[in-house]
Amino acid sequence: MTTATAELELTGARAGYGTVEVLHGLDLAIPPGKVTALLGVNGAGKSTTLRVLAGLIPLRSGSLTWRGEDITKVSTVDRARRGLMLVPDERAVFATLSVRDNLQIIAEASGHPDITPALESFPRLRERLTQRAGSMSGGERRMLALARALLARPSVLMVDELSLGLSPKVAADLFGWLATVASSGTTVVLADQYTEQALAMADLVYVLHRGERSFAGGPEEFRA
Ligand SMILES: Nc1ncnc2c1ncn2[C@@H]1O[C@H](COP(=O)(O)OP(=O)(O)OP(=O)(O)O)[C@@H](O)[C@H]1O
Repeated sequence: MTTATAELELTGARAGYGTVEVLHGLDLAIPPGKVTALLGVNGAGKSTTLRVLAGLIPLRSGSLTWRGEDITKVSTVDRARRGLMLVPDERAVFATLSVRDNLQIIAEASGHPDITPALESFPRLRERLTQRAGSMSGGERRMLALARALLARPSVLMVDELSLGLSPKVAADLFGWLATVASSGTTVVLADQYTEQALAMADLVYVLHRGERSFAGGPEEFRA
């Protein structure tokens, strides 16, 4: 894939924490309007890769482009303005605020103050509008975090371990919701363990192993 056609292109990415390097020269090309799954065991570097894409940790070397524009040095906030949204985990909500305020803040910041689309996607949130986000179940908080990301009208929605800690039923519902978002043309990047649900919705699969890419291809090729 050339730079011109990739939504995001990471080249020779090295990144880590303190003295530890976690990504050792990773190359990824995320195609627009498709679902890309980053798979790997615990500690492979999936979350670190998403943090690099969102700008939460800097690249030590290498580069990142978004739609051909070099955004290697662009801040997290300015990446969010370009629509790069990371849903890290269930803690990614304001625990002391109500569900309504959690949604309203993001909706207003994105210039589209109507929270109705989020409530239509997740009717359960409508029943809990006045509840403090911190008192909701893990699955409900995950819904809230996803709903907030949706209200920001992402160009790229990055989701870290969607099913972590959720019942199979709730996880299936959330994967179903994500498939709908993807089918509307939003680029989706999903980091997960080797789950069937992630594979089932992926157009492209990258496998990370100890901070390096050990596979790139379609889900059928991966299964084979
Ligand atoms: N904030 C941090 N500070 C120091 N080391 C970290 C930090 N976050 C992750 N690491 C280390 O970086 C390596 C990669 O972690 P990362 O979370 O990216 O892997 P992962 O593939 O997402 O794993 P998991 O599936 O367990 O979330 C691990 O060795 C981890 O201990």
